[in-house]
Amino acid sequence: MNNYHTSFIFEGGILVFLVHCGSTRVCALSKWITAETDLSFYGSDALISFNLQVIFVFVNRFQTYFKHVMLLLCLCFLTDSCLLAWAVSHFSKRKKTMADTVSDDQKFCLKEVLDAFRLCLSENREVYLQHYVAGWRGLIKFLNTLGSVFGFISKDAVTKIQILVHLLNGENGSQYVTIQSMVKYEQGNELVDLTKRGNNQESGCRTLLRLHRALRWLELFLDRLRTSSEDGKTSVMCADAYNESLAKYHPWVIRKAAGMAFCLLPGRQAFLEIMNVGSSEQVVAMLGEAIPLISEVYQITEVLYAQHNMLDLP
Ligand SMILES: CCCCCCCC/C=C\CCCCCCCC(=O)N[C@@H](COP(=O)(O)O)[C@H](O)/C=C/CCCCCCCCCCCCC
Repeated sequence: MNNYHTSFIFEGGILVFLVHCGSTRVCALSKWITAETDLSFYGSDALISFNLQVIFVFVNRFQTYFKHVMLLLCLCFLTDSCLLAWAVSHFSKRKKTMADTVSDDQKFCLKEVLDAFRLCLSENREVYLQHYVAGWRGLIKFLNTLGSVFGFISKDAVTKIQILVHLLNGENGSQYVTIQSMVKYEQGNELVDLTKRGNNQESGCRTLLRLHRALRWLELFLDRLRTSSEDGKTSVMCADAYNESLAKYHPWVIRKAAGMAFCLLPGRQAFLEIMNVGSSEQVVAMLGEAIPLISEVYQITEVLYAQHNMLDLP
């Protein structure tokens, strides 16, 4: 039993006592009024006088029941309140536990993203798919901290990541170690729809291309964020980066929805705080490390896709 419950029992006791006293007084008053007074002094308003008389006579007549009904109502109210109090404390505790688990597990950390993109690059400039996916997973954690307005974006990114993870863990997983090996394998085995959507809508190449385009947005956005002044507007930076990159691949309705979501982005300071790095200067310094890595991964993929005529996969 915690303070919450103790206080409810105490307040409940007082309430029952007050209702008991109150109803006893009402009973006594109604007895006196019905016995001693003529309610016609309420003047010409016969309806009021009549109604009051009916009420007092009723209370007087059924005073024992009246007290019981009042106490019963009071007990119902108390039971409801206790249930509500229990539910609130129980679910808030559960919510807290879940939030804690989420925060341990799902807390965004820029360093994690930086490490993932660093690990992406092999010595001979190939891109490891496993770390590419890990980088995106980290970024989605950030998106998830921004609230449900960004849910449709996060959902699409998660779906794409799941497709890639499925391929990575599938029976041909060894063909998906790097983006280069994936392109070679899928093209060589006609697993990519090159001109129009067909049987391979969930090919690794097509799926990765969507994330690859988004990576360009990320690079542009982070660069704006890094170089902006303290009062820079994240919504404007995000929209400008989007219009310069991803927007041309999206239909009108997605562009509008994305534009509206951008307006709800937190301010620059709050944005930097979510990165869990430290002071603004430290975040800016880490962004300075992350952006060239992201840019390199982007450039390598861009060149590879261009060489295989895959920049416009349907
Ligand atoms: C260092 C951290 C700071 C920045 C953190 C940013 C976190 C961003 C995390 C994820 C970005 C979302 C990536 C979205 C991938 C979109 C892929 C795509 O273009 N999908 C479209 C086409 O797919 P198919 O139909 O051909 O399969 C799909 O139609 C799109 C649907 C959703 C809308 C996507 C809007 C993208 C807006 C750009 C990201 C805004 C994030 C703002 C948060 C700062």
